[in-house]
Amino acid sequence: KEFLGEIQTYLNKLLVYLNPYIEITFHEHQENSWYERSKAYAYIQRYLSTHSSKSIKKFKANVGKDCESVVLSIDDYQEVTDEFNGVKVWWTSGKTTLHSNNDDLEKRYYKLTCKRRHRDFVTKVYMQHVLDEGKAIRVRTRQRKLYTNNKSENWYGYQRTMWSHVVFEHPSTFDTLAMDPKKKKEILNDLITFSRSKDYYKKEGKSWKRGYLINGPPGTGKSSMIAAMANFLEYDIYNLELAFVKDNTELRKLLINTSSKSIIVIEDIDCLFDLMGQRKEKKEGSKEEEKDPIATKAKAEKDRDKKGSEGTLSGLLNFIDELWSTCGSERLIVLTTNYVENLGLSLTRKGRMDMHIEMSYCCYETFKVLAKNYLNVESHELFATIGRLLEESNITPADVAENLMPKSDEDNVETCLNKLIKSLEDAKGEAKLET
Ligand SMILES: Nc1ncnc2c1ncn2[C@@H]1O[C@H](COP(=O)(O)OP(=O)(O)OP(=O)(O)O)[C@@H](O)[C@H]1O
Ligand SMILES: [Mg+2]
Repeated sequence: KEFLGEIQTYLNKLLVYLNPYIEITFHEHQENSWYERSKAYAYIQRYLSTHSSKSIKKFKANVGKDCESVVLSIDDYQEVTDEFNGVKVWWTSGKTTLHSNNDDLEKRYYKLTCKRRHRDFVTKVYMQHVLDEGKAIRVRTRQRKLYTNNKSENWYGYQRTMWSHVVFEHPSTFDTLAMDPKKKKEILNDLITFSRSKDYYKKEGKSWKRGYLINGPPGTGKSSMIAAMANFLEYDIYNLELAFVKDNTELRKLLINTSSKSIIVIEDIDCLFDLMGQRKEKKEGSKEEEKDPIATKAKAEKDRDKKGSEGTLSGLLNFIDELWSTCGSERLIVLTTNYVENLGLSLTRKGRMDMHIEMSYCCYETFKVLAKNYLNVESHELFATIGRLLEESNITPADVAENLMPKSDEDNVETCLNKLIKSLEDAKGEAKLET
C-alpha cells in the first residue's frame, strides 16, 4: 500500500512535468485586503473586454456607482484566446465562494493559461503589455467629472463629501472656441508642452503644474476656454467656490482631496477682493485672528501703509500661494476675472500665473469661427458688412452666437446674418448715444 502511494506521487509529478501548460491566477482582491481592489485585475478586465469582443458572446456588465459607466467583461468560465508576438494564451474568468460567518464572499479571478516554455515571455513581456494597455484603455474611456466644493458644514456626518460631482460634458473644444487664431495656437502649444513635460518638471525639481489667468468681459468665452482646455487634455474640473471656504486650513483640505489630471478653477477672482475684505473685518479683534495667516498678514500690511485695498490684495495673493503650494502634481490652475487692472499685474508679475489670456469682444476672425459653428458657412456676401460693423462696436461672442443660432424652421443663413447685422447696428446706435 505504501508502495502504491509512492507510485501515485511520482505519477503526479510526472503528469505535472509532462503537462505542457501552466496556469497563472489573478485575484480581484489582494490577499488580506478585501476592501482594496487589485489594480492588475481592473486592468486585465479592461484589456480583455476590448480585445475579446469578437470571439466572445457572453458578457457581464459592471455598471459604475452612479450609473455613469458600463464596463463589459467576459462572463464566468468563458474562454478568450489572445495572441501576442506569435505566442498564444488563454484567459478564463471564474470565482470561488468563501463561506464566512455572516455572508458568502465571492472571490473572483482571471486565469491565464499558456505553454510552459512561454512562461518567461508571458510573465514578463506579455503581462506588461496587458497591464499597460488596460491602463491606457481605462484612461481613454473614463468619464470625466466636474466637481464643486461643498460648505464645510457638510463635510462630516453620514454622506460626507467635500466635493460633489456631475459628469463633465461641456461641448466646447478648441475648434469651436472663437478667438484670435494666433493666440489660440499659442495656448494650445503651451498646453501640449505642459502635458509632455513630466520629466522636465521632475528634473527641475518643480511640481508639475501651470497657472493661467483668463480675463475678459462677461460672455467672451472664459468658461468655454476652460472647458476646451479640459476636453483637450482630458482633465477633470474642480470648480472652487471660495465663498464656501472659511480659511487656509479648509482650502488645504479641499486641495489635498483633488486628483491629478485636473483643472482647479476659481471664477471671478475679483469678487474675492470683497470676500477677503469681509473676512478680514469679521476677524478683526477676535482671537481667531492670530491663527489665520491671511488676516494677520493682511492686517500687518494695512497697518504699514494704511491702504485698505493693499491689505486685501496681499490676502488674496497669500491665498493663491497656498493654492499653488498645496495642490499636487499634474494640475492646471485657472483664475478668471472681468477686471484685470491691478489684479492681473500683481498676479503675473510676481510669477504666480504662467500665462495671461485675454478674451475680448468679437472681432472678424472670431465671428468667422462662430459662423462656421452655428451656420456652417465660411463665406457669404454679407460677411464684409459684418466685418465693418464689428470694428465699430463692442459685442461679445455670446451675443453674436445668440444672433447666429437658427431659432425656427424659417431661419436660414441669410436671415441669421441679417439678424446679426441688425443687432450690430443697434449696438452702434447705443454707443453713439452714450458718448
Ligand atoms: N469665444 C467664444 N467662442 C465660442 N463661443 C463663445 C465664445 N464666447 C462666448 N461663447 C458662447 O457664449 C456662451 C457664454 O460664454 P462663456 O460662458 O464661456 O462666457 P464667460 O466669459 O465665461 O462669461 P461670464 O463672465 O459671464 O462667466 C457660451 O456658451 C458660448 O456658446
Ligand atoms: Mg464664465
